[in-house]
Amino acid sequence: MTTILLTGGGGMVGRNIIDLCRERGIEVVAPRRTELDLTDHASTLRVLREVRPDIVVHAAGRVGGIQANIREPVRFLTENWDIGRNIVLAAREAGVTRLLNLGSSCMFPRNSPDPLKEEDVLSGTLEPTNEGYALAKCAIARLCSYVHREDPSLLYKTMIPCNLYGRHDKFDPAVSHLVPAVIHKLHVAKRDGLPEVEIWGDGTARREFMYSGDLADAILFAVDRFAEMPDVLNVGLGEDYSVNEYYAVAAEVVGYTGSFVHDTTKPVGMMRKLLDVSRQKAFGWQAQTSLREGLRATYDFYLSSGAADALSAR
Ligand SMILES: NC(=O)C1=CN([C@@H]2O[C@H](COP(=O)(O)OP(=O)(O)OC[C@H]3O[C@@H](n4cnc5c(N)ncnc54)[C@H](OP(=O)(O)O)[C@@H]3O)[C@@H](O)[C@H]2O)C=CC1
Ligand SMILES: C[C@H]1O[C@H](OP(=O)(O)OP(=O)(O)OC[C@H]2O[C@@H](n3cnc4c(=O)[nH]c(N)nc43)[C@H](O)[C@@H]2O)[C@@H](O)[C@@H](O)C1=O
Repeated sequence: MTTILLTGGGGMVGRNIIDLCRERGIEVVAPRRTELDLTDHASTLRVLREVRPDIVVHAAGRVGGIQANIREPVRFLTENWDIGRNIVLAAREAGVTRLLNLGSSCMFPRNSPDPLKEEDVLSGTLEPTNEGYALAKCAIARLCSYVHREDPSLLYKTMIPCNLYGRHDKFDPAVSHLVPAVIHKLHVAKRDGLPEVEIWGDGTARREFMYSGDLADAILFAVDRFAEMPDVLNVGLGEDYSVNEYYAVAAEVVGYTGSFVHDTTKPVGMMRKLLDVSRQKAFGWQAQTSLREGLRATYDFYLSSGAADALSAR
């Protein structure tokens, strides 16, 4: 039985991985921050030596939408570097031979008109709105590659997901990404009978949002055939939609029938960041959840999990 040590088990990706492991009877050890603060190297090393996992899946991080990244670049750079450095170096010191690190599509240069290939990382200027976060992501991905280069028996690899949404997402407008933000805004507008909802920017920016339950499946797919996984692997849908389209489909799912107004003073970030998924197809994996199915499941979670009530109570 493969023992997985999962970081970030309290987060959206982590909780989706834990849900899937539970469904499939896979053992996963997922210490929360209160049990293991990954900014503490000694504690991280101690836990890794105790658990002796067959593989580490690193899904912990300081994560947030464009507004959070603009607000706190120092935190996004330093916390993601600190925890990534600690888990990678402690895993090597503890003799862990396999580590799957999660990058992000923010790692790529801004404003590329073409789908982004894994080798494009560090080939151009980063997007200013999330540069701190992207620098940390690039550095940890390279650290994994260097560990493997110095000792080829250590399979330390990076999966680069596109934008994500889904069950266990963050719906607080202060930190949320596009999709959870749209669900919350449309739900409130429908509940309160608001005639219009604000879209940040002119709505023409494009994004590739994949359902987090699919990423969890991709991660377990990779764990099962880890030696075959490329050292760096984009994971995405291979298609993107405009911000306006996300609002339109979400309005149908939520049942909001009002109109939209564009606030072009709001930040828009990259105009596009579509991933090239050629390696993913060759590796033999693809996402299964359509946008509408994913939005429905996410809205159901927003309603049933108490997220809607908690935000309304503020
Ligand atoms: N969300 C997205 O759109 C995308 C995310 N990713 C990547 O996927 C990964 C997971 O993202 P996501 O699930 O959305 O993030 P969340 O913010 O939902 O979860 C992050 C998790 O990291 C944990 N964490 C943060 N700091 C520490 C620390 N010092 N010690 C221990 N644990 C810590 C938190 O623990 P706790 O809850 O216990 O406080 C939390 O569970 C990240 O690497 C992110 O960069 C990549 C592409 C897109
Ligand atoms: C996931 C990845 O990518 C993240 O960057 P991002 O993709 O720019 O993040 P975002 O989802 O917050 O915005 C997507 C687009 O959507 C538009 N937009 C419209 N209306 C709302 C809105 O109401 N809220 C938000 N947040 N965006 C809105 C917004 O203007 C932008 O054009 C990093 O933060 C980082 O987390 C990272 O790793």
